[in-house]
Amino acid sequence: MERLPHTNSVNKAIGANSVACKTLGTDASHDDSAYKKQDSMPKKQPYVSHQPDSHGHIHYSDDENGMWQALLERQAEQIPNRACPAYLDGLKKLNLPATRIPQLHDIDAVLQATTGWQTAAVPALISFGKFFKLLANKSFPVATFIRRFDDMDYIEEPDIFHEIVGHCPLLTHPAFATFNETYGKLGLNATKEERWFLARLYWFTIEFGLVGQNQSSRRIYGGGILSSPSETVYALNAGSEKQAEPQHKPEHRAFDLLDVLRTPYRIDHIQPIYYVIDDLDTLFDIVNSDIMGMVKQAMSLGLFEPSYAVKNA
Ligand SMILES: C[C@H](O)[C@H](O)[C@H]1CNc2nc(N)[nH]c(=O)c2N1
Ligand SMILES: N[C@@H](Cc1ccccc1)C(=O)O
Ligand SMILES: [Fe+2]
Repeated sequence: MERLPHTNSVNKAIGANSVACKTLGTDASHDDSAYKKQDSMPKKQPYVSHQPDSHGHIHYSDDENGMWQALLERQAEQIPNRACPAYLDGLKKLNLPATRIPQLHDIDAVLQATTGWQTAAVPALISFGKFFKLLANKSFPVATFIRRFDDMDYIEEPDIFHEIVGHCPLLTHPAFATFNETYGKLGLNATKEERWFLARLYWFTIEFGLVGQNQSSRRIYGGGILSSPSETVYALNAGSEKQAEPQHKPEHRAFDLLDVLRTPYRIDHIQPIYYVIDDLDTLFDIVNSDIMGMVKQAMSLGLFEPSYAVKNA
């Protein structure tokens, strides 16, 4: 198994206890704010990713398969009345094994048959450049490690449970798949600064998007929410002004592309803000709109104030 290097500068950028994989470039640090984790934070044991063997097979230990089973059982209880119908359809199509981490070729068979997508084994977070290239070629990055029990409810970087249970069900949906492919192509042709703005669009849709105009029937489609047992419950529990303690409840905002592009986010904790689209096919409209023109507008207007504590650098 490949041990991933821990480099301080990258950890500071994306959170002290994240895994810094070899290919992570300077433009891939995901923290959007000037927020820097205190050096005094206890350094967690790094995750090690698995390399597929010559047949593309990955061997997982009993503990790792047990973690998959525990996560899937947890989410099988919480997801049915919180995830959007298209996600639930895709989850059924994937027919995921209950007691072991699936092999990527099993996932690929379903993705190929529905939207022509496939997975690509990656060590962990990859650079923007590699990420956009994969999406543009209908390949979805799947980090080949799984979280430990102490990270069960929420993990700061995408593990295999996030990529497969969070994202792959919706990769069987045409609008969602087309969004990802077009997004990848846009990113490939974007400058480094434009990529930062594009990352916010991805963040507030594919990673942390909600769908449904009225709150009572609102559902989750963002993979970053659906792979986190704690965030799955928290996300739909929207606060309203009359809430006793709004700070412990998320804010739901109607999707507005320019606002989304200007909204800073942090990768290393549960989200304070979610953007809501009317229905999944809105993703087609978004990706057929002049995204790069909107990115230039957002660049000239600048970012909104972060809604989370930003420690001095
Ligand atoms: C663009 C997007 O917001 C994000 O920065 C990318 C970068 N690298 C990644 N790498 C992996 N393995 N998985 C991901 O979801 C992402 N997301
Ligand atoms: N927080 C998600 C994983 C994730 C990390 C970073 C970005 C997106 C998703 C989970 O716990 O499943
Ligand atoms: Fe993701």
